[in-house]
Amino acid sequence: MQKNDEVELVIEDMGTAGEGIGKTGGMTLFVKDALIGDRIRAKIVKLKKSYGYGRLMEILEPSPWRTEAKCSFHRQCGGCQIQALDYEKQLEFKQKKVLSNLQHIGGFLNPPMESVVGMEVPYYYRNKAQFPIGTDKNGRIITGFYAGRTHQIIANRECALGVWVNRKILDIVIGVMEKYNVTAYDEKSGKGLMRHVLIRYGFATKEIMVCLIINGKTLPYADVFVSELCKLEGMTSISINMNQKNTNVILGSHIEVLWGLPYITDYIGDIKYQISPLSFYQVNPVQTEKLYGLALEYADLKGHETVWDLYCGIGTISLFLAGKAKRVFGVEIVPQAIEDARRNAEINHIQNAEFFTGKAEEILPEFYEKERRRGRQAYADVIVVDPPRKGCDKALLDTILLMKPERIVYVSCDSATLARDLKILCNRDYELRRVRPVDQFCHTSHVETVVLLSHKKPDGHINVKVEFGEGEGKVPLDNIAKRVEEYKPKERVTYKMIKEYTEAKYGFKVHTAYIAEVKRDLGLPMYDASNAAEELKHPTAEKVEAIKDALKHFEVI
Ligand SMILES: C[S@@+](CC[C@H](N)C(=O)[O-])C[C@H]1O[C@@H](n2cnc3c(N)ncnc32)[C@H](O)[C@@H]1O
Repeated sequence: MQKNDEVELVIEDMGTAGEGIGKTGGMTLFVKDALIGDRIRAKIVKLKKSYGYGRLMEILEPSPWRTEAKCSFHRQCGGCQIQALDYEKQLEFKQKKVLSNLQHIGGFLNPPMESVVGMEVPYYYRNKAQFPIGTDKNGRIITGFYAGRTHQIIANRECALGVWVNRKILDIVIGVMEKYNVTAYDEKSGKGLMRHVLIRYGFATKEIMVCLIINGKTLPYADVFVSELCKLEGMTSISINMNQKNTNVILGSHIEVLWGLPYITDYIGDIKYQISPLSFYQVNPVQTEKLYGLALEYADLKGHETVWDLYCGIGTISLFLAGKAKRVFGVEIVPQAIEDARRNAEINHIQNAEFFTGKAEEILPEFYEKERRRGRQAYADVIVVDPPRKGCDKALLDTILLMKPERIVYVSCDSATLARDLKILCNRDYELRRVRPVDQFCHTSHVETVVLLSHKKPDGHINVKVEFGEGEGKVPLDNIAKRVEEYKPKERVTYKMIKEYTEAKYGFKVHTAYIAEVKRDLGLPMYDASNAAEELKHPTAEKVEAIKDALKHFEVI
């Protein structure tokens, strides 16, 4: 077999990017746009030792799961890789993709998978779109989406995943550009003005945001753009974003509001969010509510918990959880998103959420270290992480392991990096409890996953009867004291650390004398309060349990 040969094959599987996989002449072939169950003719475009890549030339016999795609550009456009696949089969593909990554990358033989959460109407769900502006070979202004893995614009203003208002906005913007000779940006020469049109739409509020990304500092005929766009009902925010760099990054850092508010408002559940052009906000609000609902369920909050929400964006998950927790700390790298998060807490009258700007992998270890230097243990009952595709930084995972939260809720948009990170956590002190994929990105090969990890507890207990004292068959009391000494934790756990732990977790302080009494009852040495137990009477059962919990937490017992 050689390059450019044409071969016939049956597609038996699908790869992680949604490409069809089949076998021909002992060789595995990956073919874009071929679906599982198709019998096809493909041209070999690249050949390696045991596998190759083919181009789909003809569908000889369509797969029973092949359907009529809504969008006629779905094959050229880089957006939807599997739109022609029956939706139920798409869900099956995503379920398998997560399972396979957990097994092969994470090393989990039989992960506790729950069935993928699909969408009832898997179209027109995206609340955000970024349309590149360019010209066709005749110099006409066009917009649409980039063809897969290129920057060639496929002209199309009707996307089956986007909202109805996109088309109207694009018609207005291009209409004004044509009328007033506002130029389109040309990536090759770096000349021309209009680069992208960013649109956001609030599903619950019907508010519209338009941000025009320009290769310059000012937008000529800005008043005309504004007056035309304002004719659309729901228009709330019109701005420009300056990006004069020759880069693939769409947005520059500077935004200027031309009209209206610098944000739009939307709801997820009962929580209201203000979203600015630069902030990350989940693109599928219908599925996001289900996703956050699962995160909340997995977090299993009773009201006394301290929660860290790392990679918090505009505080969406933090605020969703705040009502059920004692307090929530959010960390996010984009300063504007943190401004939004603080404002979002304010407009929802949420007072128990605090937000920090910076890298999660720096903020959390710094916090841990600061607490340690003060002789305190950084504390969390639940840690939620929702990182970008590259997953969590190792320094962050190490700190989480040191903090030992009872539960970790991992929300992931890339199950490969998720599996890698879970392996690190589960090779140490955590156990994989629940895994549920959520289809946030219908018709694409991507899938979101929510995972629950819990801190490992002993599997069970056995009761052993031991008699203490002197004589045959009895365990001398001296031995216990010696063994307690042997098992003394490396880092000395102070009374202060135990008090802070109980205060953070249970909301009450415990007297030094109580800690000493519990320690004495457990046969533990009382390093710095050996007389304390004499001073006070007996702690309540609640306090005894809280102290024992703290001692377990610090691995004293
Ligand atoms: C997948 S989003 C999740 C946002 C939020 N949890 C939500 O559901 O809307 C990932 C977020 O992580 C932020 N981010 C990326 N790298 C980061 C880092 N090293 N430290 C903290 N935040 C980071 C991004 O700006 C983005 O807001």
